[in-house]
Amino acid sequence: MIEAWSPQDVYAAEAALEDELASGELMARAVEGLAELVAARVAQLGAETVVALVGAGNNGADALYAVAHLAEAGVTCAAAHDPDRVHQGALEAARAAGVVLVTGAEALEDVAEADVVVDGILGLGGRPGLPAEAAAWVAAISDDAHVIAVDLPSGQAADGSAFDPDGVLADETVTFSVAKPVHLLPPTEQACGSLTVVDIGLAFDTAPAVVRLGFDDAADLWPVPGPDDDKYSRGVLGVVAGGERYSGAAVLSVTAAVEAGAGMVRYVGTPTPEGLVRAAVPEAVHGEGRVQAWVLGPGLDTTSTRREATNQLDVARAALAGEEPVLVDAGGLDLVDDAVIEARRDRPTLLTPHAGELATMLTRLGSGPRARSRTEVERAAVEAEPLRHARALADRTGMTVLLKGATTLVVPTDPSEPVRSQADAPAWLGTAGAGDVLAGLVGTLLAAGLAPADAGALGALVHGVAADRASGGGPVRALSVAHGIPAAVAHLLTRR
Ligand SMILES: NC(=O)C1=CN([C@@H]2O[C@H](COP(=O)(O)OP(=O)(O)OC[C@H]3O[C@@H](n4cnc5c(N)ncnc54)[C@H](O)[C@@H]3O)[C@@H](O)[C@H]2O)[C@@H](O)CC1
Ligand SMILES: Nc1ncnc2c1ncn2[C@@H]1O[C@H](COP(=O)(O)OP(=O)(O)O)[C@@H](O)[C@H]1O
Ligand SMILES: [K+]
Repeated sequence: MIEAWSPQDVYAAEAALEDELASGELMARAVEGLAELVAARVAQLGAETVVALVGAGNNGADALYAVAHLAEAGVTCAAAHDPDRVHQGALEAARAAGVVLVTGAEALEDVAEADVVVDGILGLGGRPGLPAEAAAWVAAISDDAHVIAVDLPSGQAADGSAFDPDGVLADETVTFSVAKPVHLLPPTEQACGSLTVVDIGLAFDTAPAVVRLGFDDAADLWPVPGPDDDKYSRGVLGVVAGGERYSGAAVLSVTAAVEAGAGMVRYVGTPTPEGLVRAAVPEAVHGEGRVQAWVLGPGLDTTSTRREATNQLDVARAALAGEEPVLVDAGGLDLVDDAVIEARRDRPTLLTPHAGELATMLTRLGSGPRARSRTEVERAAVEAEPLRHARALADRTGMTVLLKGATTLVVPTDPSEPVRSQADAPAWLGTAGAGDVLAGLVGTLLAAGLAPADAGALGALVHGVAADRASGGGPVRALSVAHGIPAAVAHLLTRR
């Protein structure tokens, strides 16, 4: 599991440890790890020149001390800096080690020619917007350079809340002790490249702000049946999905649920999807009955007045009024109103919108205390600040929110619980029907007894792994992802 703590918690942990250690020891540990990684990369890439971009704070000091180590080892290094705003001790160390200290036009030339750039402009203490001189350095970085960000790519918000296209876009990031939200959250994650965490010994007694499940966590969480289990104890999933317009969604959700190992799937539909499900998934049973969880909504038509459609909607509404855990997706999201919100208070509910659906829901329901803010929310606003908007919907509804995208966020109702962030899927997964597959897969985990946030995060991981294996580097259709679930789960369970 990768765990990320907020900048405030990191500063507090650093302050506590600094009291126990000799002055400068913490930074020395950070610098040692950073210098080792940069040296390894220089050797690997056969790089000839390294340039550090040096800001005014400790992040700049880290970069200066690291290039000082490299210069001592014989690598040609320069440091672009502002002589009036720089850590003096680190500057002297760099000078003594033979680092060329450059400013102004000379700095810009060196940056443009560097094979490796070490970004130490801003770290945890950065405020939005790069200083003007530093912005010019960043603009001068060659497309061919390998960019290593110290702690985080400068210009990107440490709490992951805002992406700056003119900030540093790193090939890799070396951070200290633990990850920070910037490394795991959209939209800033895309600027970090691959992440290395250097242990400097910090300890935390607070919950992390963001967590990402790894393959071992998935193996620990996945519900594996034992000899005493039967189809009922494993969990029966009710699926209310598909209509006369979007019939295939039913097949995709039910297939995914069966492939994910549901004890049984009860399907409730209208005639066309019902026929398709009968033909494609002989394991499914048809009609209502006792279930341990529901999936409501993939391909559901909430506007049709035909008898079969209104009967199907009645089942969905009854499920929303009932006790069992419910996953609400796609068309089902339109059914979530104040009465449903009230009825489901304290009952496990997982909403699974994509950015457009989340924008529509916030526009319809309003946000903030007592839905006071009733402004129109655009899809682009959700994409620019995914966590803020997903949190707003979780606060407004009292329901767990899984926001789909290249990175899938799961926001629990309790703000003190960590946000889950999973980025396991290839971009090929952005294809029609992939969300219907996710709904069936996560629904099976709810029926097996997992809490909404765990089911959402684990389901997103397995969905991504199944897509990755089915893709093999090329296009992938949603049905192949569903059929790939058993092998993906087997892979996760047996790889250790
Ligand atoms: N505190 C510690 O014990 C350790 C800190 N470390 C490093 O220290 C960094 C944090 O250091 P700092 O707290 O000095 O923070 P920064 O290095 O991010 O720098 C903050 C400084 O930049 C200025 N500044 C911030 N945003 C600006 C902007 N947009 N435009 C212009 N100036 C701006 C601030 O006024 C302040 O002077 C970490 O990211 C990490 O790299 C590591 O060495 C590990 C140990
Ligand atoms: N660029 C991407 N990279 C990885 N996964 C993606 C990307 N775009 C979308 N996805 C995933 O594909 C699925 C799409 O779901 P959704 O938008 O509901 O589509 P549909 O309604 O057609 O099934 C989600 O699980 C989402 O996380
Ligand atoms: K940085």
